[in-house]
Amino acid sequence: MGAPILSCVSKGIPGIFMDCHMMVAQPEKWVDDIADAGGALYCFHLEATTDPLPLIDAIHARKMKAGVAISPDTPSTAITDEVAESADMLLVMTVYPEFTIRSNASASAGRGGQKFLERCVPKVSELRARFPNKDIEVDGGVGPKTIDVCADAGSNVIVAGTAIFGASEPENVIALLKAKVEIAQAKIAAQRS
Ligand SMILES: O=C(CO)[C@@H](O)[C@H](O)COP(=O)(O)O
Repeated sequence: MGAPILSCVSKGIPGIFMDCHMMVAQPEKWVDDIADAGGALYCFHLEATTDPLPLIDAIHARKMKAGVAISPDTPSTAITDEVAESADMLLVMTVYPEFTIRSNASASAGRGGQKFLERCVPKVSELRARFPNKDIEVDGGVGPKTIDVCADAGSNVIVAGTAIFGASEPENVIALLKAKVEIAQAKIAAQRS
């Protein structure tokens, strides 16, 4: 989904918060297009840039929030304190970005439905311990069966594709995911105080 689609969405739903996860090489190139199209948060992959701090500044200069994503094989320590403190959100991918293996063994890019990688969850706990007040997002294979570990690890922003769009009652799934996060966040806050 590119900037033209985002423009249509922002015109159709004024004020919508569009969290734009940019699974692209050279994320520096698209900041202006996404800002012009109404993007509210521009999340880039740490692996895709050599210079995250100026990129975060460029995103902020266009009045968007900045997110920093890490792929399954990138450790949480790759996000330095300086980068995390400049960013508004950290995204721990719990699937490999841009690649889906379907049940019939064919593969296609940029779609949901991959298996949740539980081995990525400790990275959420590590980041939550380092950054108690930062938004920490998880993306990939998250749904009713996998939300507990994500929420308990400290994730407070949830991306769910298949779990919602494949549900007969999507609103119930959304409500469940939100409730789990709220309960876990309250528990984490109580443990801190
Ligand atoms: O784009 C990606 C991965 O390439 C993710 O955002 C997934 O699309 C999330 O979908 P589900 O795993 O929840 O179905």
